[in-house]
Amino acid sequence: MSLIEPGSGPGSAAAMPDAAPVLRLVGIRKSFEGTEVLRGIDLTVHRHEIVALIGASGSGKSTLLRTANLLEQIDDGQIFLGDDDISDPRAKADRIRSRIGVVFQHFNLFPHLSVIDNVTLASRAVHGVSRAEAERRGLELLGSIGLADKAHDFPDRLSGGQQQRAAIVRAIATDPELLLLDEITSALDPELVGEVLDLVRELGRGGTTILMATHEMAFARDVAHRVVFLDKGVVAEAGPPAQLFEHSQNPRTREFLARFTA
Ligand SMILES: Nc1ncnc2c1ncn2[C@@H]1O[C@H](COP(=O)(O)OP(=O)(O)OP(=O)(O)O)[C@@H](O)[C@H]1O
Repeated sequence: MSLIEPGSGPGSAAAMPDAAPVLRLVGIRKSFEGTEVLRGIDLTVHRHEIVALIGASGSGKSTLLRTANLLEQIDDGQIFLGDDDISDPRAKADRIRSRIGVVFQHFNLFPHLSVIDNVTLASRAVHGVSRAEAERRGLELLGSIGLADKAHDFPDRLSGGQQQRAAIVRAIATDPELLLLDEITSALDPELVGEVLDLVRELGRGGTTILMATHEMAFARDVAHRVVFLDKGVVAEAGPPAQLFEHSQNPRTREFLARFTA
């Protein structure tokens, strides 16, 4: 089975010009202790698009993802999820977060819950799906990534790669409009990175809309429809992977990529 309904699949942003914006960040500014780490970010993620956020450590990638999920309050700007201005102070953060799936660097499975309880928790607790229906869907999803036999284990019985894949399945179990992935392979042993990235690739093929911060340049190049290079809190360049990786006219991009791939 496919993990999610088939969508338009891979293709450049230019190949899907009519795709509706799912996430729109407009003029986002954010400071910590007087230091501005996001300095007027404009970024749109369209339906079925995979956007890779790249940039040096400290450039603001995680902070940007956290603002999109309302885990950080912005100082200025607007954030739209679909047509809704979710940066409006009257927006209900819990309700908005239930529309966005998130996976972080470190495995976020609750250690005291079985894998299937982790995967079904949000469906049951937030979306009011019955336990039977949530488990049916959860087992189907776990089966699709070869983890059905681990459903009733606790997370510490799984490898790091299996835990991270289960965390991804948990994030999509409620069919979110957007999936945010924050350096999801950074804490993994190198031999486990591939299986997690393969799952992201498959989700993208199925049409999941994804904004991911990553240091995996080869993956960004191969899988993202669009790559956004963040430099000291500013979008220095954004475009199809070939533009950034092969034809960038921006010296900052070229310098970053040369350092990264050296
Ligand atoms: N809660 C916080 N309080 C103070 N400073 C913070 C906080 N969160 C982030 N920062 C600072 O904001 C800047 C951007 O951090 P951020 O984690 O967004 O960068 P990043 O690009 O994701 O880095 P990395 O690739 O290392 O994960 C850094 O200088 C960081 O120290």
